Amino acid sequence: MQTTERKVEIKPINCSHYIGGKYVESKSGKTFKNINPATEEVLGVVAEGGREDVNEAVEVARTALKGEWGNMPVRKRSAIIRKIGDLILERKQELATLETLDTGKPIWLSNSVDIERAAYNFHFFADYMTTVGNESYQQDDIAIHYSVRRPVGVVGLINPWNLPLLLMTWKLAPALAAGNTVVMKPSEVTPMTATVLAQICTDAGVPEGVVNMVHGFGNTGAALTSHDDVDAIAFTGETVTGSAIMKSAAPTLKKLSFELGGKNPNVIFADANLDDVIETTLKSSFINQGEVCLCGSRIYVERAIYDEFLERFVAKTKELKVGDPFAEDTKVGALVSEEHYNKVLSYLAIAKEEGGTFLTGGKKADMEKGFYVEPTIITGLGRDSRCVREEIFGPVVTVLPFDTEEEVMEQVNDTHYGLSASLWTGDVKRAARLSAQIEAGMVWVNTWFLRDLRTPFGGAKRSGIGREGGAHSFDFYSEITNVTLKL
Ligand SMILES: NC(=O)C1=CN([C@@H]2O[C@H](COP(=O)(O)OP(=O)(O)OC[C@H]3O[C@@H](n4cnc5c(N)ncnc54)[C@H](O)[C@@H]3O)[C@@H](O)[C@H]2O)C=CC1
Ligand SMILES: O=C(O)/C=C/C=C(\O)C(=O)O
Repeated sequence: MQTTERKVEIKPINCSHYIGGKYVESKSGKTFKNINPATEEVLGVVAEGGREDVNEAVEVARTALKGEWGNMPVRKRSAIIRKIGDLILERKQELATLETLDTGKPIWLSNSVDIERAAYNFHFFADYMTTVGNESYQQDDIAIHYSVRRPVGVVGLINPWNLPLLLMTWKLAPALAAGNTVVMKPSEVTPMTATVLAQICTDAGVPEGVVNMVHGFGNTGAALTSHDDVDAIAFTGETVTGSAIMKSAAPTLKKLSFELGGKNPNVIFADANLDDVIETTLKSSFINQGEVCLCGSRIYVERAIYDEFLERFVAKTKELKVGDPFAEDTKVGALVSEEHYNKVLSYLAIAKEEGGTFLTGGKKADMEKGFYVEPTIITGLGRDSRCVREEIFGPVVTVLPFDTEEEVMEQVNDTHYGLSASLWTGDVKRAARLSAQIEAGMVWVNTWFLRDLRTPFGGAKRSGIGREGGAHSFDFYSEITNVTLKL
């Protein structure tokens, strides 16, 4: 039995709302507890926002919209946005520690991915916004048509718990770059880094009232999505929540951007470089405890290399150390919450009932406290198994063999999801042919999660609406007016 002994000083924080440049408590006085998933200890309390807190935040954001932010010269606004990124890097260790305490993810991952990328989101959009142009058409000698951009207005940013600061900043940076004011609603499970981020924005020079935040559960988010004076909602999270948000936003016809769930295929052909396949598949299966919407949880392997793949993949998976997220050699930390842990364990029970074979894991990890699940590889399940079809969002993958391109492509697209896919092959013609057939927003060939923030990011089918990244983000957070100038 391993213990969860701490190796760093814990400095968790209580989380208040942030409205008009100040931390404030809920009008109702209500709070809830924030639990460390690695130890089950209470980290602190979080203000529980209600409709009245959301109303105040929206009102403040609306007032700030009339202030200097949206009308600021682009270079000045860009410098402030760049400064937010700089301050995130200055406070990297603190933010990484808070992120790991909240999520249970390994500290090296918080440092190297979550916080680095959060800073880069601001640096990227600070640069990008200075290059944005508008459409223009000359119509003979009759007219010139050109477009101008305005901010959309007050935007609600609602986020999940898996990459808390990375995903919040992925929305906040372009929203600010385009001149909007915002109300953020972080996940109730991971409130700490967003709480610090709000103050960082003010410290960087963002005027009061431009960045606001209300903590709370789904009903707090719903108060934002149904609010008459919120112009747009950018949401990342579960597909069913996206559907609920669409309903609640319908009466006020808000602009919506959705990045939703996935059950992403990882298709491995016999002509692929197997060393690369194993190294990357280990990550696409188990990084962040499998709690990344892009994880390749359905693995399809061409029969000629099926046994060799499994032998090597299983051996490498068994080497992954599960344990204290603050230990530098930990590869798989704790799942984010007891609720999510129980959900993942329930899928392991389903796999057993469905006749699956566990080649690794299949159970909770041997830890004294905390919500740890062993990295799990399951074979022997049919294509209709719930574990093959439903998003588990944990360190659990299924592996199935295939014989032909046609057969595997039919299975790849046999899902309501369409977020991402990975293809592994040495045949570039096959890569191009199949990539075009896959019903997903993103296809990685001989790689996974290789990001360039200029590219369109998002899902097809029930995995999303719209795309984020570069021009796509900028267009979402801008209202475009076409001007026709008669000559
Ligand atoms: N594809 C993705 O990017 C992600 C998918 N997930 C999936 O979601 C599952 C649960 O994770 P959660 O964070 O609980 O996702 P969720 O979709 O329930 O919650 C995401 C955010 O939406 C808020 N919310 C919940 N109900 C709402 C409503 N009716 N109106 C407005 N806001 C609402 C939550 O408070 C949270 O801030 C995971 O097990 C996983 O399957 C979770 C994280 C990321
Ligand atoms: O790289 C990004 O912008 C986002 C990555 C991951 C997610 O969106 C997710 O897991 O939710």
